[in-house]
Amino acid sequence: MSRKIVIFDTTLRDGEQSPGASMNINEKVAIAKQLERLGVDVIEAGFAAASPGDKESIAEVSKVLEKPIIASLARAVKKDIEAAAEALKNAKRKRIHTFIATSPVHVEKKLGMSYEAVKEAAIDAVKYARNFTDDVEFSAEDATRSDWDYLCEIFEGAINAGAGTINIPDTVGYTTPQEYYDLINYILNKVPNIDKAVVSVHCHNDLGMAVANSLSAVLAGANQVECTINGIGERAGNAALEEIVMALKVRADFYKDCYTDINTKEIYTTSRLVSKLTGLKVQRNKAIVGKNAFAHEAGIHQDGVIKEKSTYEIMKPEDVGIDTSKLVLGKHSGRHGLEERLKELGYNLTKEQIDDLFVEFKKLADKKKEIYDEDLMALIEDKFKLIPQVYELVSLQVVAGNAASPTATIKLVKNGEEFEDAALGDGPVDATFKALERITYVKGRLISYDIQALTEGKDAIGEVTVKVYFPSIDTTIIGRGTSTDVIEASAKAYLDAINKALMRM
Ligand SMILES: CC(=O)SCCNC(=O)CCNC(=O)[C@H](O)C(C)(C)COP(=O)(O)OP(=O)(O)OC[C@H]1O[C@@H](n2cnc3c(N)ncnc32)[C@H](O)[C@@H]1OP(=O)(O)O
Ligand SMILES: CC(C)C(=O)C(=O)O
Ligand SMILES: [Mg+2]
Repeated sequence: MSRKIVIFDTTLRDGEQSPGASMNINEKVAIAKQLERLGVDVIEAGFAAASPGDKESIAEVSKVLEKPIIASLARAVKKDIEAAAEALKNAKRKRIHTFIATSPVHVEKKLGMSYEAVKEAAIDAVKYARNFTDDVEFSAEDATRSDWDYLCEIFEGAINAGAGTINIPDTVGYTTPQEYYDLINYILNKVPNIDKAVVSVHCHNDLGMAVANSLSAVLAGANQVECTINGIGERAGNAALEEIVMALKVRADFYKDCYTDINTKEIYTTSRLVSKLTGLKVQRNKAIVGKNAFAHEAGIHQDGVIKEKSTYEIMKPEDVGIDTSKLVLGKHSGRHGLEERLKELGYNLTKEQIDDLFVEFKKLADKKKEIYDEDLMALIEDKFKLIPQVYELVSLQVVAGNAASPTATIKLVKNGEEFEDAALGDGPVDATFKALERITYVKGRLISYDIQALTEGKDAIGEVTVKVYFPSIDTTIIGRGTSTDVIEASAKAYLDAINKALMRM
């Protein structure tokens, strides 16, 4: 029978506890809006008592979001609960999430309280929070290092006091999938009023098992998973939302038809936004959202994917919002991969030519990490003497500003002859592209434009990458250009694409 798993996103609270990841109000609101589009059920927007800024962020998120439940964390103390209630005042649906630690080391060494006093504080906190909302969650911090019978006692008390969700955190990423499964099972069987609460799990990644532990808990019967985008969070991070959601989707057969309400096509956009606003880069080989997650370099894999994608892809990149998988050419690639890329670039070489080119390609691949389209084109020019008739940029003059119509005047040279023209545009970059098209008589449609700083500082070198569709050859071509001036880098990139297109006309 299918079972809905509630996705509780804590990117804005536990995720923000990653050193260096603090976000301001605008950044938190932008992420919260994207989380709403993603379809998460609960957004833990912060810890209201932590700072006036955090409280304000929770209040703002509460004001602007319609669908998800907005939660604030609070210690089991009145002033934290009051701060949470105040911050959540305008939320359409609000949850106060109160917690206290239950493990021996936390109770005895950190809190310096008796076990009875901790239990009493938990029950009092839940009761007090219920004065402000019907939706109260209670967490037993460091549950996985706590005595199981004591945990059951405290959860029973918290549920009787009015907690609708009880959370069993693996605060320090200590548990294992089997042990966590057994613990959840134990709680489900031993807590007499457990049917009155949603059982939630919250895992950290100190031993790299946060996702495995969360999924194991789902198998045991947990109905809410707490997680973060890109797995960011305290120390080694939290369970990654995208991995949990896609594991449940791709392996619904194994996870007993559990499902989430996540719109998985929004996963990649959300991942990029969180990475950009927190400054925490996503590692290339990160599951689901890493740059290499849908890239294939090995020849045998490329051959398989060209023949049938499911040979090496267990999910479609489009399902997580990534355009398409990518064949990266490098030293492990084979003839099939090379041939496929040549076709994409518009070359129709004979089998003998490809065999010839393959020898040079492997020699170059031994020296370079990745073979780009430009490298391939240079190899082809060299090998088959396809010398392109290219235009070179001589000068570029742009008039822009809020009081002028953007105009670009460009001079190019080809085979020693100079050509000059000017064009108006919607902006300086657009005017530049139009002027280039006027001079070369090549018309393209810009598909994407990307700019990256290659060096640091005010005089950083910028690299512009454009993807341009040329209707006359029905081909999309990538162009690149670098300069310390972004308009000049843009002009060089567009001209690079035009030159490549001309070679195929
Ligand atoms: C596992 C987790 O992720 S828990 C959440 C962790 N997140 C954060 O801590 C971020 C926000 N925190 C903060 O901004 C601050 O810690 C504050 C504002 C909450 C408290 O600051 P301070 O009052 O200066 O206390 P400080 O942080 O130094 O110490 C924590 C105090 O809370 C107590 N405490 C810790 N957890 C709890 C709890 N759940 N319930 C009640 N008291 C608690 C500690 O025993 C300690 O008490 P003490 O001052 O009597 O020794
Ligand atoms: C406050 C709780 C839920 C927490 O973040 C943890 O225990 O890791
Ligand atoms: Mg945590």
